[in-house]
Amino acid sequence: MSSFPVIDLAAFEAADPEKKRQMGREVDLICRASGFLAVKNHGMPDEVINGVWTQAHDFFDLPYDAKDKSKAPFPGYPYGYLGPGAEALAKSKGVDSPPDLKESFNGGPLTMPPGLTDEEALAFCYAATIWPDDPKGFRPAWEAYYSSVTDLAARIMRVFAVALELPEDYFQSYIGAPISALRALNYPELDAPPPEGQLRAGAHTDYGSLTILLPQPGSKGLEIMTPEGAWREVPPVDGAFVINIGDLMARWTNDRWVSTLHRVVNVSPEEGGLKRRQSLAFFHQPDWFASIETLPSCLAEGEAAKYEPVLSGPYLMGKFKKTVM
Ligand SMILES: O=C(O)CCC(=O)C(=O)O
Ligand SMILES: [Fe+2]
Repeated sequence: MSSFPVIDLAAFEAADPEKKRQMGREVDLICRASGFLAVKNHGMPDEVINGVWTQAHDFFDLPYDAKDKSKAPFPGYPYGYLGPGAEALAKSKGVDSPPDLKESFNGGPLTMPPGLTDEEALAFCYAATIWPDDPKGFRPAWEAYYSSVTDLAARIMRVFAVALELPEDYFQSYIGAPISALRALNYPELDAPPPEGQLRAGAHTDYGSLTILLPQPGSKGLEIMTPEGAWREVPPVDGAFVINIGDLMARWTNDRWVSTLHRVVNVSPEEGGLKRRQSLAFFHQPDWFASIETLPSCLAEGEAAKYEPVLSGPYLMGKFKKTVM
């Protein structure tokens, strides 16, 4: 990977089947190598993106006692405001580490499947989002973004299906009621470089099918681990989202695709590393009861699957609980 790969979603959607397969092959190579790429011409309206971006910025500007009104009620509660000190992502990899230098606001699905009674699902991914009263336009802007980015994720899953030599709508039956989470992240300004070993986000892999990330334009700090074991910068690409696949997708593809280790560091003060940095991360996750079994196109004839089937929801819950401080 000499330069960061970018795919053009509008071009894919307008392409004929042969051109789609060709673009799919490119995406397959990227997902085998790093699973990180940028998506341009994604079709998400600027107003929707700017709306939630500004609301989140204004929310993080509030004093801590105001933000704490929408605080998660107990450690491990998935939604609402998580202040500094609440999470260490490196713990998901079994690495003991100080808390990440960040705060976040988190929200879950906008609707619940009718008749859902599973207690774990109700207590975890369908738990209520604790909305802030301030700023006033926060909730509508959040919901507009959540629903638009959910649609974008479904469109990217179509590209993935083609890349995996499956029918383009293959994943549709798995993502009719996705249990995705949206997270606005704020990495506060620092007066001095942090102590050795404390990061903005510790080294981790994402858990689900697909992450759609909007890093602050022009900001630095996001890094991925290369196959050679070196950290490499992910540049923000103007007007594009950074996407990456998560552990569930690696498992689904029998490790044909990789869920790459990444982190957010404070770059040097000269490069703006002590400045506040904001991002939006959407963690797309198939329906709670979707059974994730090795994809038929990811097994050669006679080859055995490496993993047992898992249910999407309980799998995600197990991963999430490990990172709570
Ligand atoms: O803020 C970022 O740029 C990335 C954050 C991230 O990787 C995560 O929260 O999973
Ligand atoms: Fe991540």
